[in-house]
Amino acid sequence: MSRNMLIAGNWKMNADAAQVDVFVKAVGDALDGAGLAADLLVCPPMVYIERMARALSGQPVAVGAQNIAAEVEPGAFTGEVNGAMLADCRASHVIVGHSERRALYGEADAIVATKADAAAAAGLVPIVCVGETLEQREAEQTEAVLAAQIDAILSQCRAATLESMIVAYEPIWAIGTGRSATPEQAQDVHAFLRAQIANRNATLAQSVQLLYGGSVKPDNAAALFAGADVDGALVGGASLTADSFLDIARAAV
Ligand SMILES: O=C[C@H](O)COP(=O)(O)O
Repeated sequence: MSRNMLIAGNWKMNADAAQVDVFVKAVGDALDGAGLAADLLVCPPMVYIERMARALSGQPVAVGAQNIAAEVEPGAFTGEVNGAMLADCRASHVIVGHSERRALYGEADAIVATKADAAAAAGLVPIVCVGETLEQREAEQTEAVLAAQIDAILSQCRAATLESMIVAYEPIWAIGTGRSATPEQAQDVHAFLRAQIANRNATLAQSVQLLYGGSVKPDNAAALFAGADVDGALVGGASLTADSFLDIARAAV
């Protein structure tokens, strides 16, 4: 089965309104409404989602969120934003289970699965992140760690969530370090993840998009994308400027 490539930017807690405006102007000038071979998505800080989505209207670039409330229904959840609210702001995707949220905000597998379900219930595509630490890789625990993370999603999420989800493999040691996984390491892990998914659902394993994230740059993107099971990238730092984001996207053919 052929799968579309997706280049997704995760801006994390970076940029301001002026930088959003500069980015969308540059993207609009470069694309002029014409799509690339790869699908494009940018996830700015939550407060800029609607600004970015409105400004990119007519451009082949989707806008997503970096987090979502676990709760679906409105209520007394101070500081939280649910999926319906994100959809109201024109978000189409949401990142869940990023290693920064797992490590800094205590989001364990169960809450990641709940958030993925909450996203899908609101019509948003969940991008579920998994990844191992350097210590785990050096201890040859990579596959065990990833199996536990993806199995938690496969066993806990609703079928409709699984059918809509995207999975991002982000080795924690490669995030923001300038040390990307090698193309061989990325392909090996993606093939492993696809096999894990196939153990439960062979059809889903063929259709699910598997993104790689961790120090993806214009100069290493093409080699990473050559992996048969690498369906695009979740890009942090290099997604903050239109030039580098689009250069990475052009490497996906
Ligand atoms: O979500 C994106 C990742 O954490 C990768 O970030 P990075 O490209 O800055 O290494």
